[in-house]
Amino acid sequence: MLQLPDSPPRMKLPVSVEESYQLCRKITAKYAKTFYLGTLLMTKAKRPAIWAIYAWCRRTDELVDGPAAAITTPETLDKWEQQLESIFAGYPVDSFDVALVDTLQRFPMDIQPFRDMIAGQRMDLYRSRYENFEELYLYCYRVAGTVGLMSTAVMGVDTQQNTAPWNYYQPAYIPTEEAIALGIASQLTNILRDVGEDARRGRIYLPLADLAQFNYTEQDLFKGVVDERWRSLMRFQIERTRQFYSKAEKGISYLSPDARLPVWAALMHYSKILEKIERNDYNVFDRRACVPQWQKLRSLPLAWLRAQVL
Ligand SMILES: CC(C)=CCC/C(C)=C/CC/C(C)=C/CC/C(C)=C/[C@@H]1[C@@H](COP(=O)(O)OP(=O)(O)O)[C@]1(C)CC/C=C(\C)CC/C=C(\C)CCC=C(C)C
Ligand SMILES: [Mn+2]
Repeated sequence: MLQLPDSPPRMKLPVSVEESYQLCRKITAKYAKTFYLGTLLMTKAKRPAIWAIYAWCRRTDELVDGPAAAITTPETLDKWEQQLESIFAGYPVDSFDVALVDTLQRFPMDIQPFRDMIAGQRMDLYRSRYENFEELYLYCYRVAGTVGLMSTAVMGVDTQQNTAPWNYYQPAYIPTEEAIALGIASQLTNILRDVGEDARRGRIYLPLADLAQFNYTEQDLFKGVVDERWRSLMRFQIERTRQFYSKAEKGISYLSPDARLPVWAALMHYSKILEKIERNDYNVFDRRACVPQWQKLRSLPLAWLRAQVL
């Protein structure tokens, strides 16, 4: 279980920067098979930075979603936010923070997306329904779009290619919206895959207005009814999610050349979950839509090709 430390900031830290990155690597490898594979395709300089970000995001999510979630209160998140401020001031509080402080020195980034993610996790403390897509979008931006912003700071943009040579003084295009779109698409995919699991915890992330549009009720969802209403509702959600993937795809060529393959790979692997849901005839209640590792590996050559030519 990932826990918050009780110790005050500025204490003598028990780990070196290298050891701290190893802790973050282990969390990434344990919790995120898809992303870990993606990070192995990154350069040696960028890879550990993504592990440090991943570990912080995962620990933030675990506060409201992990085994100790029952004892998480708004004050727990206040404390976590103070720890974040300390990290950004250059003072790691625990062994995992050491790597993040180092990452922030190497890849300067804004604190706001980190604060926004905590705000997203706060939403999980007090809400279990979303009236419409606008409300869900805000949640998705906070818990996932923010990851796109954090990661882009590490991935870097291609200053050589993304402006014409005669536009010397034109700043490089930073694909912020596209990076956010990849986060939103991934989170919507998570939501579609985990409908059954979330329902068992009394949570519905699908917008209630969408349920109503397809004449499907909360009771149907809790009973796990898979019929034509449900299939149509899921087709609609999958189509919306694919629009976000498609927006994200358009941003990848603006990233540094060495970052394009891992991002294409992550995008293709994650979006395959949608294909799995379709193949399972939209039954997300009894079957978890997961993509085996061999299928992810098989799609790498296509990801590589896209990274070269698109
Ligand atoms: C221009 C362009 C396309 C740039 C690319 C920018 C980029 C690399 C974006 C990555 C966006 C992304 C894949 C975000 C992850 C979204 C996500 C899955 C969020 C999850 C939230 C809560 O969901 P839930 O509780 O339902 O999920 P679990 O069942 O608990 O899993 C999160 C869990 C919030 C925390 C997010 C993470 C732990 C993921 C952090 C991932 C990275 C830092 C790795 C990104 C690296 C690569 C190679 C894509
Ligand atoms: Mn979670």
